[in-house]
Amino acid sequence: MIDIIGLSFGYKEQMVLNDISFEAKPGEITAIIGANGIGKSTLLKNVCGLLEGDGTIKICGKPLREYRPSELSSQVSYLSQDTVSHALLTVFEIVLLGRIERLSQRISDEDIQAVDAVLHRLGIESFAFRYIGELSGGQRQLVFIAQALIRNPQVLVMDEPTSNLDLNYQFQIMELIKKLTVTEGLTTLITLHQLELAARFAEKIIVLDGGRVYGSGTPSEVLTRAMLREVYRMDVEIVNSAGAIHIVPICRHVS
Ligand SMILES: Nc1ncnc2c1ncn2[C@@H]1O[C@H](COP(=O)(O)OP(=O)(O)OP(=O)(O)O)[C@@H](O)[C@H]1O
Repeated sequence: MIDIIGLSFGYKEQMVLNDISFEAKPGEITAIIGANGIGKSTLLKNVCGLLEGDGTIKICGKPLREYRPSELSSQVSYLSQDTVSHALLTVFEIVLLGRIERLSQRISDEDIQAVDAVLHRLGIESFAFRYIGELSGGQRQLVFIAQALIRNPQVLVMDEPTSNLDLNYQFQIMELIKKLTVTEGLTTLITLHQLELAARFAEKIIVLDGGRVYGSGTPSEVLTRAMLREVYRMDVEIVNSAGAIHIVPICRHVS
C-alpha cells in the first residue's frame, strides 16, 4: 500500500508537485499519466525516497522517513526511466545486483537460480553473458525490469517500463507486471505514456496536470474527451470495443 498525503516538491525555485494526495492499493496497478515534464518521474522518485518533499508518504502503513535505507530497498523496487548503462557488466551480473544488498554479500546457489528464473521469465536468457552496453535500448530495458523483479518487493515503482519496447513486448511486460501484481499482492505504481496500455492494465489512473492531481479513478472514468482536450491538448474520439478503450486522435486542440 502507498499513501501519499499532501506531497509538494520543487527543484530550487521551480515548484513541480503541489499538494498531491492519492493511494495505491496492493494487488492493483496504479498508473500515473500526464504530459511530458509535468512531474511524473519526480513523483515516483519521492515515493522511492530518492527525493524528499513536504507532506507524508507511507509505504505499507509506515512513513517513508522512518524506513532505514536497506529496509526501504527490500520493500520497494524502482525501475528508473534512465536505463542507459555502459558498465562492463554482463546481463547476468546486472540482474544479480538486484538481489544483493551489500557488495561483500556471498552469492548463493539460490541467487543464481533466481537470476536464471527471471531471465527465463522475460525470455532474455540468451543475453545472460552479453555485456549490457552491447544491447539495444529495448533489450537493456528488459534487463533492468528483470533487476527490479528479482528483489521480490512489496511495492513495484516503474517509470515508463514499456517506453522502448515493441508492441509485442509492451503487452508481454504489462501482462507479466499485472500477473505479479495480482498473484503476489504487489502495490504497483507506474508511469505510462501509452494511454491504451494504462486503460487495459491499470485498475486506477491518476492524471497529473499543473502540479496537481487533475483526476483519478478507473480508466473509463478518467480517460474522457474533456481530459484529453485539457491535459494533452488533443481532440480525440474514445471508442470502447471488445472491452478495450481506444483513443483515436482527431487533431491538436489549439487555444
Ligand atoms: N534534477 C532536476 N533538476 C531541476 N529540474 C528538474 C530535475 N528533474 C526534473 N526537473 C524538472 O521538473 C519537471 C518535471 O520533470 P519530470 O521528469 O518529473 O517530468 P515527467 O512528467 O516525468 O516528464 P516525461 O513525461 O517527459 O518523462 C520538468 O520541468 C523538469 O525539467
